[in-house]
Amino acid sequence: MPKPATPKSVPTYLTVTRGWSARDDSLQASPQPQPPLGLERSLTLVQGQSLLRRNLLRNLARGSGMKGAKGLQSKAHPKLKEKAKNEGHTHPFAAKGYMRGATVGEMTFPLNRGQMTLDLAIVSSQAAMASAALICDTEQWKGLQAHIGAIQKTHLRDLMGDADRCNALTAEYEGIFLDYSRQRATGETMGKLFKLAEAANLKEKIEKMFRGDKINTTENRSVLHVALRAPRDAVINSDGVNVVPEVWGVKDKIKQFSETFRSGSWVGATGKALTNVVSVGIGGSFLGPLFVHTALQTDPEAAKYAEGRQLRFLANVDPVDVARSIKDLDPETTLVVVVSKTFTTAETMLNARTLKEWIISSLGPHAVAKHMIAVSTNLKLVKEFGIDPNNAFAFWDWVGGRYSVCSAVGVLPLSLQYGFPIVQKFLEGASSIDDHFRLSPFEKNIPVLLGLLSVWNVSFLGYPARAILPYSQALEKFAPHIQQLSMESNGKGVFIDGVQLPFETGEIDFGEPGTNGQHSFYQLIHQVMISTSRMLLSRAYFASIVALKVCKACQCHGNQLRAFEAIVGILMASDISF
Ligand SMILES: O=P(O)(O)OC[C@H]1O[C@H](O)[C@H](O)[C@@H](O)[C@@H]1O
Repeated sequence: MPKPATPKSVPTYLTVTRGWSARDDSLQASPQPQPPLGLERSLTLVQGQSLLRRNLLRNLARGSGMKGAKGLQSKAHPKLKEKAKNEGHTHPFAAKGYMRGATVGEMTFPLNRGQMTLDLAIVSSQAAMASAALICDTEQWKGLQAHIGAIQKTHLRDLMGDADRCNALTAEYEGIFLDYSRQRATGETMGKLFKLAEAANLKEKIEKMFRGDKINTTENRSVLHVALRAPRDAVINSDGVNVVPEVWGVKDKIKQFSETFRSGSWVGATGKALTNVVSVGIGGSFLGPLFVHTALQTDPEAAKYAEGRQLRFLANVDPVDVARSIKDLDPETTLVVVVSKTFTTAETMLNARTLKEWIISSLGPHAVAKHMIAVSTNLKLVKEFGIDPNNAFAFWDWVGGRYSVCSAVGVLPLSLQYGFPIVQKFLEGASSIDDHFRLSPFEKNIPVLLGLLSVWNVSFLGYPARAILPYSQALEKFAPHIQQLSMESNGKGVFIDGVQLPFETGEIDFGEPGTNGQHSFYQLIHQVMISTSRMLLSRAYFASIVALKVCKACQCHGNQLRAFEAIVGILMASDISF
């Protein structure tokens, strides 16, 4: 589990959002929220109530008919008080994590006649002021909000009846075809989403990532998984140093090691060549490599290179998983790869110790050097564990765990199984998508389009879930991989500075190969759709389906896709978006 974000901001600016307005020395109820009184600049709260009072009074004194400081009362809401108390603050307004716009208290002022009571709301926070404003405050966001009604009124059948629209809502890159015509979106929606991307400076942010800027501000790190698959002559800097030669240094080492291993020159403690690999890791040190391995297993070329070999994964500490991972394997012919970015993850270290014991009890302590190798950014701990540092393969803290499949995390075990050249093809494919993502206009940029549609579905239409339904069995482990990748990345409740976000940021990803899903949870999608109101359905159950249309030409997938299209037809009748 990622560590919870620590809210570091305290509300430092309050404004008056609504209340009573004083006119002609008499008090009138104001039906509408009143415009802020311009207090933000001087209401530099929250160090103490006296400061709050002083500043407030100075500003309100401007012709509002106030009697003066006497009698001013400010009152925090009880919930806020309780929260602040639990957090150990003496001042209620120092409670953390309050949403912008949230009412946190009220102030009462004596006027010449009567009094004026005003609601106080947080309009900003220290950290938010220092960084960017929230995207939901932009005109572009509001434009999309205003557009929801029109889309909800339009039946998906009508959207699908518009041939021009359907043709327009597609994109293609190197054989990957994205058809998003079944989304509840029109050209107008997409136009608004592109404007939102502009408002979010998406283009600039993508550039910053590729440039090696430290966009991971919480850890002050670059985010450079793209460097892992960049061509040898690329230049990508982190801290002013080109990281590409270092990346290729590790890849060359993997290539050499895997050739020695696969040729039988690397022998175990009893002199036998090793043919079995157990990769021990969890989270990003497991799911990506498992996904790619499952996909390559039945690829004819890759399968040929894997003949007579086994690659298994061990993630769970459940003894059943341990037993399965080594069932029918002989330690004599087995290599254990311990994969952990930190080399401290409890589950991985426990499993690594268990398999170390398995090797030692059968072959003796000296066997560890020949039967255990490691992938980590923490080579010190690798050594302390007892693995020869020469047999450790490095990666870097600028690779997020969930993006690490293209580092030694994936490249090493996959190269041991399939040979480095096969894995290099996978890396080239990933690099090609990087170019597409960096250089294509957003209108034709598949990752950007999928991201924007996700924002539209989750943050605007309120669909909480996304089904991932590959119709190719080879992509069986795609959904679990994306579950981590997407939900660990986007499942955030707070802004980068710890301020709570007033909108949903990520969907629940789930999925299975589509054909199997049809005989399982599609049932709910279909039945619930018929028996419940559209609103309940759209809110609670279903967001969108990503169908990976691979192997289009082959007969069996053709049949599967026809079945999928039929289901789409049924669902469309009830106005579900895909
Ligand atoms: O590779 P490790 O350091 O062992 O970490 C394994 C996993 O640990 C945590 O769950 C993180 O949230 C994941 O992102 C990471 O992939």
